[in-house]
Amino acid sequence: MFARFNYYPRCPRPELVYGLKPHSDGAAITIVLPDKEVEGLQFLRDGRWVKIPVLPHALLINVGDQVEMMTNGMFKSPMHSAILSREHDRISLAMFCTPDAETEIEPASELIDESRPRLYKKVKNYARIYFHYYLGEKRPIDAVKL
Ligand SMILES: O=C(O)CCC(=O)C(=O)O
Ligand SMILES: [Fe+2]
Repeated sequence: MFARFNYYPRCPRPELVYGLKPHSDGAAITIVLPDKEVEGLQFLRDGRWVKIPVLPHALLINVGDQVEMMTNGMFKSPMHSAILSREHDRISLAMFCTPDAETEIEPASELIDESRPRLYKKVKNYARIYFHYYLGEKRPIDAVKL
């Protein structure tokens, strides 16, 4: 597991820039402690951004790319982003739970059959693949699709 504090300074023109660009997490599971006062995290659902309301001290558990791969797409790793506030700084803590880099991950065989063919390759060290694609247009998880 590794943890990251995200600090988003207030911004006079928040409509022009993301705090954190749209992405899905590369981890298996992410545990997020969002800011207890300032809204900013949003998830893409059916093509629309849905804001996560402030809920002080609540932890948000997010499915990451590696769980999407291991469940053969049964659990989806959702796209999300953080927007900035005009008035307030914002802070969040994200804890990324990730298999060891040497561990091979692949869809569970029980979740593959004729009606649900295997969707992902077997990979090791997905973090390396993830950061290779992170700044580009292509979603990292698309690079490991069959
Ligand atoms: O700032 C947030 O609430 C979310 C942060 C996040 O998505 C991330 O660190 O991957
Ligand atoms: Fe994230």
